[in-house]
Amino acid sequence: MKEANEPQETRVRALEIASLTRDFGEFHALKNISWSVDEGDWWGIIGPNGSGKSTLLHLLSGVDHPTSGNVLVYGKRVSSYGRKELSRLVAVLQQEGLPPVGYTVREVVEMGRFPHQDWFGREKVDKEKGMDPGIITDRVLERLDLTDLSDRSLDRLSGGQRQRVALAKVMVQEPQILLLDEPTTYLDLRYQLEFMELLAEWRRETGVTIISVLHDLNLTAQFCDDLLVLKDGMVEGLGASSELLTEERIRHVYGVEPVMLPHPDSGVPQLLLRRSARDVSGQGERLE
Ligand SMILES: Nc1ncnc2c1ncn2[C@@H]1O[C@H](COP(=O)(O)OP(=O)(O)OP(=O)(O)O)[C@@H](O)[C@H]1O
Repeated sequence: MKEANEPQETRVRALEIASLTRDFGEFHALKNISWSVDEGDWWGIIGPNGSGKSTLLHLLSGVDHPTSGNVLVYGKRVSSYGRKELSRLVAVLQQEGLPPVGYTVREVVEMGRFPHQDWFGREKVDKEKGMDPGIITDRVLERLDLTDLSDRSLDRLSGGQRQRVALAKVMVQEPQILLLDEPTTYLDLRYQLEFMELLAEWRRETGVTIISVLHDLNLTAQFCDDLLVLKDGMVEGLGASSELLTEERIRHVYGVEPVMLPHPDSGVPQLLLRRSARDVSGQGERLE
């Protein structure tokens, strides 16, 4: 994981893209994006609807291919990895992590070990960690408070519980890089925070690299060290979240009137929105 005083040369480059573009017919969804991510970093990708965030994640995970430019994962083109090999390095967690199918929680979480298994579904015990794969699953289930639900079918869980199962599945996958596409959208406030704290804890313990697309800029500011800001498929800002989240940039990128205030605990920028001048009294258009 990144330490504040760590010299630059000891850092390993987890992801690198240069002059990346993605066209859909005549439409340029991503234009000339260059960016690099060091191992252990936590980056947020932010930007308005349609700015290219999901398109970029699809290119990073190798499920889609750029029109021009390259995506390098640990120095190798993403397209040159075999499917299992890439799954051992990169995991993706979507907005709706899992469909409500009839598997049990344990079965779904165990599917996360697939990239580590051979043709027959067998897995070697990791000599270095001395850890049995079954134990990894048990630990993750316990850690995410899912042990009591482990025999419950997925279609009998709430949206928040299902999202925790999705996280458990990617945790047992033990990836080096985790890509998250709006994973907290359907979670209530408490679960949003809990979900982000779990990620932060996982990162502290393993040094996993995280790239998350989030619409909630306040959560983003609290958890992501760095930001890639997209607008109309172009990079509008790249660097430390505390420096990038300014009133001017939010106004320019999102077309809203923001007020940025420092968080009372950490000082990181937090966002309030101004209503339009007409309604500034807070009364709106009252129906008498
Ligand atoms: N398969 C496709 N074919 C054509 N256009 C596409 C395709 N996929 C995405 N686009 C377009 O590319 C642009 C970027 O889409 P993308 O889904 O990456 O945006 P986003 O920033 O993730 O948006 P949101 O915040 O709404 O999820 C949009 O204008 C979208 O309509």
